[in-house]
Amino acid sequence: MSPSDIPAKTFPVSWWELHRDARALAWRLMGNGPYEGIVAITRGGMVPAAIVARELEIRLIDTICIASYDETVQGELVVLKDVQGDGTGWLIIDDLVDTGKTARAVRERLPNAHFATIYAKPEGRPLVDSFITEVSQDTWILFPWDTDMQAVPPLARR
Ligand SMILES: O=P(O)(O)OC[C@H]1O[C@H](OP(=O)(O)OP(=O)(O)O)[C@H](O)[C@@H]1O
Ligand SMILES: O=c1[nH]c(=O)c2nc[nH]c2[nH]1
Ligand SMILES: [Mg+2]
Repeated sequence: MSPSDIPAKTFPVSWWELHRDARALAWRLMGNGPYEGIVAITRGGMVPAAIVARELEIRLIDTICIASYDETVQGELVVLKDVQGDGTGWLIIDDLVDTGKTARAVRERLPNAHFATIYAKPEGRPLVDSFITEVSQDTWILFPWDTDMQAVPPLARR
């Protein structure tokens, strides 16, 4: 991803913050369980799902494999691997909900599951049952797996 592709407003998340926020999500989800298992929405949902699974002692993990963004531009949603059942007793985990397109597609497949993300933007927020932090629609969340430490110019010169 070149720097010019990234929206001006960003919300960088460190590994430590991601871990803390995923744990906070696990706390929030404690009251709703027990869950039979977790469906992680790849790829972004996999790290949060691993952390939540550890905290809630869930060992049954499935994936629904979906791609829609090419860097920061959303295209056609492609389901590369689907899941069985209607989601009863299951927890769906993704890193974030933005426009809600991904969440809508997964909810259609698993209407009875509990849908949880760490981060939510206003457009997608009504589609999630649980989340931790809301950021504005024009903010791009920078996850630790997509970023590296580097020098940046002062805000006034960007
Ligand atoms: O609410 P939406 O507008 O649908 O966007 C949210 C989805 O976009 C990202 O996934 P992406 O398709 O980029 O794939 P990735 O998880 O492999 O990065 C993110 O992980 C969510 O799954
Ligand atoms: O890394 C990401 N940050 C975001 O804000 C976002 N929205 C959709 N997909 C996203 N991926
Ligand atoms: Mg994703």
